[in-house]
Amino acid sequence: MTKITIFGVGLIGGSLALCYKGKPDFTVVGHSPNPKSVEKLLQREVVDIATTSMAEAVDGADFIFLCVPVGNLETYIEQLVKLPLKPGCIITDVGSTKASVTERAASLAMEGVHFIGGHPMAGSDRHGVEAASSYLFENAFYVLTPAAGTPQAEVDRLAALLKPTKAQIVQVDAREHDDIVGAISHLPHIIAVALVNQVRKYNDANPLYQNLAAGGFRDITRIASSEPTIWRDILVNNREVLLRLIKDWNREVSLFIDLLERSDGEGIAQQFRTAGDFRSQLPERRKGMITSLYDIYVDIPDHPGIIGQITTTLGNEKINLSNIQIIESREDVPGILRLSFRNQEDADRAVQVLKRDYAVHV
Ligand SMILES: NC(=O)c1ccc[n+]([C@@H]2O[C@H](COP(=O)([O-])OP(=O)(O)OC[C@H]3O[C@@H](n4cnc5c(N)ncnc54)[C@H](O)[C@@H]3O)[C@@H](O)[C@H]2O)c1
Ligand SMILES: O=C(O)C(=O)C[C@]1(C(=O)O)C=C[C@@H](O)C=C1
Repeated sequence: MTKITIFGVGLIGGSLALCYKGKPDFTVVGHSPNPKSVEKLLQREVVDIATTSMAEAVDGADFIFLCVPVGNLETYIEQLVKLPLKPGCIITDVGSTKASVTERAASLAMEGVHFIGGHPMAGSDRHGVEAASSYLFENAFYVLTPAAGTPQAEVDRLAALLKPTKAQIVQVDAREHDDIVGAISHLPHIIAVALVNQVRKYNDANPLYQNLAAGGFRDITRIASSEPTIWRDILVNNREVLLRLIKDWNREVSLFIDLLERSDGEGIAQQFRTAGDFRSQLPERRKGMITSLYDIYVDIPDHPGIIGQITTTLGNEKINLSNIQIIESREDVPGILRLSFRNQEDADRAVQVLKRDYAVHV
């Protein structure tokens, strides 16, 4: 029996737990300092055992996953190494930055125990165990950042354990990871938030901005809805890389200022061509990831029971709904409901059924 202990059973920790829960050879233990969260984990059957005691959680654990915010990772490692851990235990984390945690762990004396940093490159703008899914990591890259000196056999042991996530394991140096992920994940979050806040200020003076915001704005700003404290920790932790990246970003913006000042249409088109060429080489959106749910949008009139009617209609047609979210509901405009499905077929069928009674957008 392999015992897996997870600290911080939220979106990522909960999704990991669900990859192992119910499989015959695994026991999954969840830890939270909050007794109410412990109760919730047991009620939702995300873990086999849940406890508020760190010592109890790690007792006999073969693998320990730290899935708490980046700002708490180092404190957890410092507390863990003071506890009696099973010889051969591997401690790993899922934090979105890797240099500081990997270096802190390497500086601590760990007898018979190894720390190997980890980062699944899959996630969502949602958070909490409610948003967890065993499909989250399917086909995504999962980065491991072993420190120099970590035996490859231990890295292989962790990679083998991660098989049920169906993720693709890659090994990257921790600092290189932070440079790359800074550019492809952290900087985009900053840009999305800054853009939304820019438009929000215009909207304060004229609410038509919000009403006209359509596909383009939604596509580039989804991640602006991510959990603020999780992102506070990530950005502060990777600030040196980000300050450099934002300077480069300013150069890209200046390029556009220059092209526009000179009305250089061909220069602008060329920027789109080079960007489009590079973007077309990105890996396909991977099915199975939460972010690859198939979304449709439904305008809903503001009257009681409407959401129940919609879910009942879908249920009667045996269409499986994965997630439902009210994006906007105000007295003077119809609300918008986002319905998410696991596959294109369900999304298409939902459009057919719902468009009889509602305005549906894809
Ligand atoms: N959200 C993503 O897209 C994503 C993707 C990959 C990795 N990560 C990383 O995963 C980790 C968890 O993020 P998440 O998205 O699952 O967030 P989450 O908010 O869904 O889960 C965080 C969990 O940690 C617990 N927690 C919060 N503060 C705590 C504290 N001070 N002490 C102990 N527990 C605490 C919460 O109760 C929750 O169970 C972060 O380190 C994040 O950088 C996030
Ligand atoms: O899809 C999203 O919402 C994400 O933000 C996922 C995302 C990313 O930027 O790609 C965010 C943080 C992670 O550390 C890894 C993945």
